[in-house]
This record gives sequence, C-alpha cells and structure tokens, in this order.
Amino acid sequence: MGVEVAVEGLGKSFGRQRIWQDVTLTLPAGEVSVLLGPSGTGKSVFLKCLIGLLKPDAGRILINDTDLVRCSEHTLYGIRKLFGVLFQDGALFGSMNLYDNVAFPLREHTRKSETEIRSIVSEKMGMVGLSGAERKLPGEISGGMRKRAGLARALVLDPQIILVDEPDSGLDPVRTAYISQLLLDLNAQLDATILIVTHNINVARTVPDNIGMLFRRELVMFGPREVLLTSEEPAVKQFLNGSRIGPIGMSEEKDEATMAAELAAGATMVDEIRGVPPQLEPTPGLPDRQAVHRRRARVMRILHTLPPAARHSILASLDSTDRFAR
Ligand SMILES: Nc1ncnc2c1ncn2[C@@H]1O[C@H](COP(=O)(O)OP(=O)(O)OP(=O)(O)O)[C@@H](O)[C@H]1O
Repeated sequence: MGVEVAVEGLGKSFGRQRIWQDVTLTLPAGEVSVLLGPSGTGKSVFLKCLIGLLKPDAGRILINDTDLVRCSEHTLYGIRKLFGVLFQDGALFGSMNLYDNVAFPLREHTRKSETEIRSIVSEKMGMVGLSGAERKLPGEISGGMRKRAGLARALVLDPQIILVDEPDSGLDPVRTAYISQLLLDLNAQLDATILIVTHNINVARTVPDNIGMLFRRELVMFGPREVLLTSEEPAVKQFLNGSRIGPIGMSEEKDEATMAAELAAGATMVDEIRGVPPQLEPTPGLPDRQAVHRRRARVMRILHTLPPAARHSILASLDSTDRFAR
C-alpha cells in the first residue's frame, strides 16, 4: 500500500518572491489527490519540494516519520526511491527508444539482470497500453503516448507515491479522459498514493478522492473531493467554472475595484456548473480500489467537521448498505 505524506506549514520563496506559505495537508495513504491552482501559483514547485528537488524555507514533509526537509542527503536518496514522477512532457531521453527509456531507472538503480528488466518493462508498458511500441523513439510518437511512456518509466521501481505533473497538458479531451482512467486504474492495481497537479477541471471533478487548491500564495483548502466541489469560496467556484468572473484575474489575482465593478455591472457566471459528479471507477476486470474503503471510513470519522453541503453530498453517495452499516 502507498504511504501517507504529511505536509506541515510548508513555505517556499525564490529570493524575495514568495511562492506560497503555510501549506498544510495530508495525502492519505493509497488515495488519489489533485492539487489545483491557476497558472503560476506554484503547483510544480510544490511537487519539486515533495521529492526534494527544491528545498522549502519553512515547514516539514513527513514520510514514514522522516522529515524530508531536514534529513541527510543519504536518507533523502533512500526516500526518493518511494516516488515515481511523471513530468509534464514525460521527460524521456530523445535518443533512446521507449524500451530503453522505461528500463533506464532499473539499469541505473538496481542490479537486475536484463531478463528481469525485460519482464518488468513489458509488464509496465502493458499497464499503460504501450505493448508493441518498445522500439519507437519519443520523437516518433504522440504527446499522449509520450506521457504514457513516462508513466511506465515512473512505475518500474514500484513506487508507493506517484506524482503526476499536468497529465492533461497538450492532450485533447478524449486523450485526457483516457489518461484519467489510466491513473485511476493504476491506483486500483498498485494501491499507491497519487498526487496529480493540474488545472483541468474535468480531471479534478472526476478522478480524485481529495482535492486542494493553491491561490494567493496559500492553500485555499484541501480535503475530500466533496468539500471543494461544493465550496462557495469565490476563487474555488470561479476556477471550477472556468469563469472570468471572480477574484482570479489574468495575472493571478484581481484587485477589489475590478471585482466591485464587475458585480456592479451585473456580471454573473454563465451556466454555472454545480454539484459533485460521480467519481471514475476502475475499468471492469481490474481489482476494486482499496482506497475507496479506507477513504469511506476516514471521511465518516471527520464528517461532523465538514461543511453541510459536503456532508450532504457524502451521505447521498453512500448506498443503503453503507448507511445500514454505520
Ligand atoms: N527554480 C526557480 N527559480 C526561480 N523561480 C522559480 C523557479 N521555479 C519556479 N519559479 C517561479 O515560481 C512560480 C511558480 O511556478 P510553477 O511552475 O510552480 O507554477 P505552476 O502553478 O505549476 O504553473 P503552471 O500551471 O502554469 O504550470 C513562477 O513564478 C515561477 O517563475
């Protein structure tokens, strides 16, 4: 099963530019979480802090009781092996075919024989639907295939935490739907903790168990998907509706005067989308997601702390058996 990642009071600046501060959240073990936020709010910086590529200025990142922010290089090297990362463009080596790209971490970090490597590479390429494409070069395949190859490479060391940076960037809506399904299927098969960074509203609405959002250099909220999807917080509503109306402006945030002028002019969101759509389920034939059962128990424990709309939505999503069992 995946491991929990607890982030406490994290802050990061570059020189005098503060990216975000006081970010506190827990990625529950084995669950799928999404981190949303307008462009430039520091989502990728957050991912890089999680894997120790950037050092936060404040706070802690706890994994298996080790604080990544303060541990030795040696310990960090060990903890990094728990992670699989899919970077935006797949980050493949252009001169290597897909097989060698996917095999690369195994050849670098393990002493496995070429026979063992062949079996792992073909298993992972099969999982992402790329069997048969082993001899292709990254330049010869589509962006969607490159992402899937990057995902296969992220999986070869059997990660317990998978970080995915904008799986939808550069993909059409149909390919985005396929990669969304793939991420959920992988969660069912591996039970790994997954964090997806995106600004794709459909991915946020249908894939994760938990959602958070960065805005104005802070984490606006993080919690069960129902909390953010039913939120009345203006920035969250605006973002989920992809609307110009609200506090998010062209260059991150609007001033009060502009917002007041919009309201005075009677601006409203066109066709506002509300409610909590059903979450994607694993492809038939795959195992159940273990995370669903753990999450249900976890959410029921914190139900009384959640806003009424989220509570209502969670209770409505439970079937009669669940209600009976409570
Ligand atoms: N190594 C770095 N040195 C200095 N500034 C950086 C560095 N990396 C990122 N930044 C700055 O941090 C801010 C946040 O960048 P980041 O790429 O994390 O945003 P993002 O939310 O992922 O954006 P997008 O959705 O557009 O990908 C930007 O202003 C960027 O210029």
